[in-house]
Amino acid sequence: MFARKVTTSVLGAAQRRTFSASASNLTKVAVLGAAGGIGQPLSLLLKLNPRVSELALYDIKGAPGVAADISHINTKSTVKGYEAGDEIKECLKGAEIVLIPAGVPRKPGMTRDDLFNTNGSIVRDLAKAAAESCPDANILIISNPVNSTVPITAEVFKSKGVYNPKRLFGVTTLDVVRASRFISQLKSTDPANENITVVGGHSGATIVPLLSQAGYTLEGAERDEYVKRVQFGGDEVVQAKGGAGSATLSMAMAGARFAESLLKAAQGQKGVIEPTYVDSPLYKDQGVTYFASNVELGPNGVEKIHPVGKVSEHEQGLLDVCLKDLKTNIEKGEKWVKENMN
Ligand SMILES: NC(=O)c1ccc[n+]([C@@H]2O[C@H](COP(=O)([O-])OP(=O)(O)OC[C@H]3O[C@@H](n4cnc5c(N)ncnc54)[C@H](O)[C@@H]3O)[C@@H](O)[C@H]2O)c1
Ligand SMILES: O=C(O)C[C@H](O)C(=O)O
Repeated sequence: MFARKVTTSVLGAAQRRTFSASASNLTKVAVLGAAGGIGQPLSLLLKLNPRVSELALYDIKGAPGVAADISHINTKSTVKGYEAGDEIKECLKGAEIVLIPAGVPRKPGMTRDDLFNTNGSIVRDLAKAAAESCPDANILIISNPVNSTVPITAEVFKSKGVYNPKRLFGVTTLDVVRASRFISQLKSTDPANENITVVGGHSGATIVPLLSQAGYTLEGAERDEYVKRVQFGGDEVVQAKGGAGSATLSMAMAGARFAESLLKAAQGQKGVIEPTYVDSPLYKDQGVTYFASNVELGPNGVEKIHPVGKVSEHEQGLLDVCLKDLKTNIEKGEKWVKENMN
């Protein structure tokens, strides 16, 4: 048994707690785009997670080098790198979790939707490979625009007859991480104790933080600045990096947190809840077929989709705008992939 706690000092108390599993249930996790800005630190964090028994790292370039480097870390999991071509099949075979950060990041002045043409094709092709090699895996989409790349992935799985809506997740954890960090800065609280629910999608106005549900009532300019910072937190990083990409390190932490939550739930822990962008019934009557809200995770992936719950009048206004934009993003992804399936 491997019940030792990983107490790496770079991890906060909350992270340390979650990395303390025994290894009675071990899991193969694949990262596609593993040599990238997100892929590398994400793979590193997964190597530190004792719930992971096998780490499979794929990229069109550089994955074997990243794998060789990470494989020297003295945790039990095995690590292997895979290169473009047929190697992706072996990478994906037997994977229970597939994280996809493959794709291009934004530069200043771009929206996430500007990445659609390039990343849509990349995600479509990787989704095809996953649908063929590990149709029952949990697929975690990080590549932007998430609002559209998740529907693209769903359509690919449907076309192969293996779509399971309980196993497809758009990773929106970074929005929750930011919302919690930013309120802690305003209120001088410990961010580890903040857990702000964020619903909707993952771009601009589709990101809706629900401060009222955490008992906060910001007003006027302070409220508007907070909401804007959460909705456009990604732009803050894109600007600061000045053309060298977007958030990578905070995203790696967020992706590792989401994967850890899935692993805990898969290994029997009850009550594991994370906001995530999934095939959701909540606003289907308005034509919005995917939506991020709090989701209880379980051994089968999505266990229960929680409703949005009580919101303030201001939050309802944000939600109305969100739903309109989301519908457009979803329809764009679905239409494009149906016309460009091959
Ligand atoms: N969901 C979120 O919250 C969130 C947060 C940050 C970034 N992102 C998105 O994640 C994506 C990656 O960002 P990054 O900073 O890591 O970019 P990056 O350019 O540093 O890395 C991307 C990696 O993907 C690889 N790649 C490209 N095409 C591939 C393919 N067909 N198969 C396998 N690998 C391929 C590249 O070789 C590269 O190593 C971007 O689309 C970005 O917008 C999402
Ligand atoms: O902003 C971006 O383009 C990357 C990511 O979606 C983020 O929120 O940081």
